[in-house]
Amino acid sequence: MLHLLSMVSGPDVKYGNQISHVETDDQPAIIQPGDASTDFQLLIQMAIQTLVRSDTDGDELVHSYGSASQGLWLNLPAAKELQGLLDRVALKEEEFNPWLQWMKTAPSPLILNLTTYVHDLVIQNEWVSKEHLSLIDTSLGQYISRIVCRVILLPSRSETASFSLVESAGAHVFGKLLYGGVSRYRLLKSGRTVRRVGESREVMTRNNRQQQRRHYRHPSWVQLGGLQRKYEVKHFEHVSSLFYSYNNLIRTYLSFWKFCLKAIDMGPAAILELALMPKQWQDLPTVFDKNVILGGACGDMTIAIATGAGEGMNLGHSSSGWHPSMLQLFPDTEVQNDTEDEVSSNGSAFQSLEGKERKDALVAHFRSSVGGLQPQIDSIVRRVLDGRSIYSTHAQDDSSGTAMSRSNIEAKELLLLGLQPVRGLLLYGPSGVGKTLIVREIASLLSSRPPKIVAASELLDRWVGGSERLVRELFFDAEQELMMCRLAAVAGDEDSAFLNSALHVIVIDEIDAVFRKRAYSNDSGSNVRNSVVNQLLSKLDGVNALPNVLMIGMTNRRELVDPALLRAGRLEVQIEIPLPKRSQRREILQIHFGALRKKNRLSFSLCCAIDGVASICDGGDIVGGAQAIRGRKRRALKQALCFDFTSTKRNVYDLADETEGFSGADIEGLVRCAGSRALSRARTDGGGVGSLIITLDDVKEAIEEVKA
Ligand SMILES: Nc1ncnc2c1ncn2[C@@H]1O[C@H](COP(=O)(O)OP(=O)(O)OP(=O)(O)O)[C@@H](O)[C@H]1O
Repeated sequence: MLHLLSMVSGPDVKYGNQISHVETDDQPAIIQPGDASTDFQLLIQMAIQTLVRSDTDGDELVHSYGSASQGLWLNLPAAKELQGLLDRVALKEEEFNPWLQWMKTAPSPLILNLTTYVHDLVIQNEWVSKEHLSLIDTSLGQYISRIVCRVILLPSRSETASFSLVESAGAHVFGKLLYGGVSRYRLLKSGRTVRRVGESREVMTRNNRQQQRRHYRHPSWVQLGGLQRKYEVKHFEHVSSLFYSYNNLIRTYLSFWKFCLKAIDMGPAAILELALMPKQWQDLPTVFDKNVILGGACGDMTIAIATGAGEGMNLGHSSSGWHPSMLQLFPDTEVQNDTEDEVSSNGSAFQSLEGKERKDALVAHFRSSVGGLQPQIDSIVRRVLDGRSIYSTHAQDDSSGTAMSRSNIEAKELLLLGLQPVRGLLLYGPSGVGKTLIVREIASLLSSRPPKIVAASELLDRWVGGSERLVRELFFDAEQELMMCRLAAVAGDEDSAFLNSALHVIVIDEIDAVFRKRAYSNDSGSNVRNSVVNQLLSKLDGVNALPNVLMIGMTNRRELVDPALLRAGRLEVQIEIPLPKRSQRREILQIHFGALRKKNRLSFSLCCAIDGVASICDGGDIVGGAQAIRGRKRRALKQALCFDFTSTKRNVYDLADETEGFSGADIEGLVRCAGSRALSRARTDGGGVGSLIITLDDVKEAIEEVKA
């Protein structure tokens, strides 16, 4: 439960009679660093300026693109300047230390509402001119209620669960991580289900070399209002990649899913939020929940403390204990150098490559994790990846999708020729052959937003219109980002604006379950399926088609999929992924045994069996590490030259032969099974993990076990 230490009436009441005191004639000028006495004031000045500029040229945008509720009212160049300033905001660590001490012991989150302080600042400094107010026909009280500022402090293992952060639709919430790390997301409610959308992990970079400069190494972000926002200091990581392969099973048994994940605590964390509301924001829709902290509604410097957190602990801090002077701005140049460092370290290796070089690099990257499938990889690279923009990961930090640092010559050239990249891909083939693996590789190669992978059956909702809505929600983030990019585009260049949007990969597994051939019967089940197919078709190829989306369908039964979905312009590229043949199995074996081989954990005869070459030290299980590999090659060559090749071949125990009929997933399972046998032997022998060596016999037994 939330306990508010102090609450006063809304800003309108408080500032209503002060309007007459504001007699400034000028609108706020472009702000120079020297104008504001503190760094925090400079930030607020910039926020006011963004509002003023949005009011003067934002209306045009609203008029031409829709309503303010869609968040289109903000002047983007001004917003970018504000964001640039926020990027430079950091905590003065020495002043923050007492709070940090408290956060390390306190179990509950704390919200410091700086809104009233900000409003006072604006009034005292007369940053909004009378002319501007009369121009947009509003009072000062109403005007300043459009700025909300708060600091959210999250101790370890906490989240903003006991209170919900909601701003009205159309609000732009600028966020900046000041300390620690958080997962942030918004909640989209549809019926009884609540989905997390726009999830992103923000973690402060801790660069030992520049320890003292770490606080401004993290870029700010922007979120749109209308939905609840949440922050958690924990995020989940898969315990083992094994579980990726059983996606569907995991989705069915949610509790099992949670069991497979381990929570990583990134706290304590501190976040600064600065929200800008559109005009008449009070009239715009907001999704309310209990214990809502609504931007602008709590007018005073409010401290909200979850019960039991601060009250009994005598923090030694009143509302004045936290002061905005704790925030400082770092010089522009330092940030720029820093950001460049970050881009080059996070940036995609393929971004700078072109033509054949890029194609070869993409194929090589694929082949390092996907075994066999050479023809399939070639056609994916040629038909799906060629001409797609590749972004640096840094650019994705801008959740509004307006970061302009990305461009791709190849994608632009393609557009000039009137060609657009493929929007849909269908991968079909038996289970466990690597379809999901390929999808993940595609998404990571293009540095797309995290792919949304859903099983088609999840898109069926029992309520009328529910399934169609679920399909629309899949495309929601892509639509928003495209909209922002179109707004930011130079006039007349809106068609190519999608090049500035990150790619959204949407994956529908077992697509045949829902998007199957449409029936012309009247039963309700087929009616729902028909309209879901139509909904999807309209997103892929209709009037509202989204060019920043790559949709990938996966199925074991291609013949069942609706032909309308398979025609050109939709899931246009269809690639069969069959069970691996002998040579392909060898590649997969080499990939999955690769890590263990590098660590010298495979016996020599096993290495020979993996590569399909004869072992000349019969039965001698020497560890086959890097040295053994070199020796193996030399010996194999010697054998080929000096011995009768056919008789040598007879002795070869070739794992690729022995695993006939195995899929990639089976081979991965085989490695795990052999590993577990070796581990239990090592434990029984008393040597533990340190003495673990997987022998050929382990693998032979594991093959029998997997086949059984
Ligand atoms: N060609 C391959 N190269 C390397 N590993 C592979 C290959 N094929 C499958 N695997 C391994 O098998 C695991 C499971 O594969 P994946 O989930 O991609 O199969 P799938 O075709 O999507 O199966 P399903 O249709 O049942 O979802 C992968 O995580 C990977 O480790």
